[in-house]
Amino acid sequence: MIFELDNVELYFKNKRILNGIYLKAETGQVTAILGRNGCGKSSLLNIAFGNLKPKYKLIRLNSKPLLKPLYLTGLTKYLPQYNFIPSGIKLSFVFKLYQLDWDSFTENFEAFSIYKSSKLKALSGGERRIVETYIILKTKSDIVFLDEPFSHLSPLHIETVKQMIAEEKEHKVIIISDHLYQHIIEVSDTIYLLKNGATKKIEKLTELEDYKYLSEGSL
Ligand SMILES: Nc1ncnc2c1ncn2[C@@H]1O[C@H](COP(=O)(O)OP(=O)(O)OP(=O)(O)O)[C@@H](O)[C@H]1O
Repeated sequence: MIFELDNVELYFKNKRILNGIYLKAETGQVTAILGRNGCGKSSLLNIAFGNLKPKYKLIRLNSKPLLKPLYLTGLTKYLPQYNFIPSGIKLSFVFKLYQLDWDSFTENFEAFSIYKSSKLKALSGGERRIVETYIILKTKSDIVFLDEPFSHLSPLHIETVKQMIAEEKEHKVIIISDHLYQHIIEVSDTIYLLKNGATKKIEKLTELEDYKYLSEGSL
């Protein structure tokens, strides 16, 4: 599948946030969006998913314009920055709800075995993030949006999530944004930098320094 997001124009009140966006992502690849705080990354993911309506946008799936919000197609899953699963639900029920196997989860994240009958509110912020990221990545879909999947995770868990992303990309379009740029660089095949409301496709990593996203010598 080829997903394209084109010609986005987003304003909040009279302030222009996005303008001059083009992003192409496809099955088998991880496509990343990098950019400073407040540049509009989450807004762009929300626009792509369909739960934020900009003044203008064009989405194409396999070159055909999509006329309804992407989330209504049932093709997509979205990991927002905030917790999206209610905290009073037991983990065993959450896995049942998403039709995911608990044992496969604990094979990847052994320490979670003790939580099968616990409610989500019994987990730490990072543990909860792992559960939510796992669910979004592993549930059946064609397109996955991940907004800051690495925040709050310890280094070993970040590596496990990166491995899962590499496995899932084989049959999914994955679009990811995070401030942990080293991990993003490692896991992604294509990088777009969001700057001054527009996307710039990064051809050489040193452009991240040239465009002042990274300071000289960060790479
Ligand atoms: N609902 C809203 N109403 C008004 N302004 C908003 C709203 N949501 C976001 N903004 C503004 O739009 C800009 C882009 O926000 P957005 O959250 O998309 O940025 P971001 O790149 O994801 O930031 P961060 O990296 O800090 O998460 C910011 O200046 C923010 O203050």
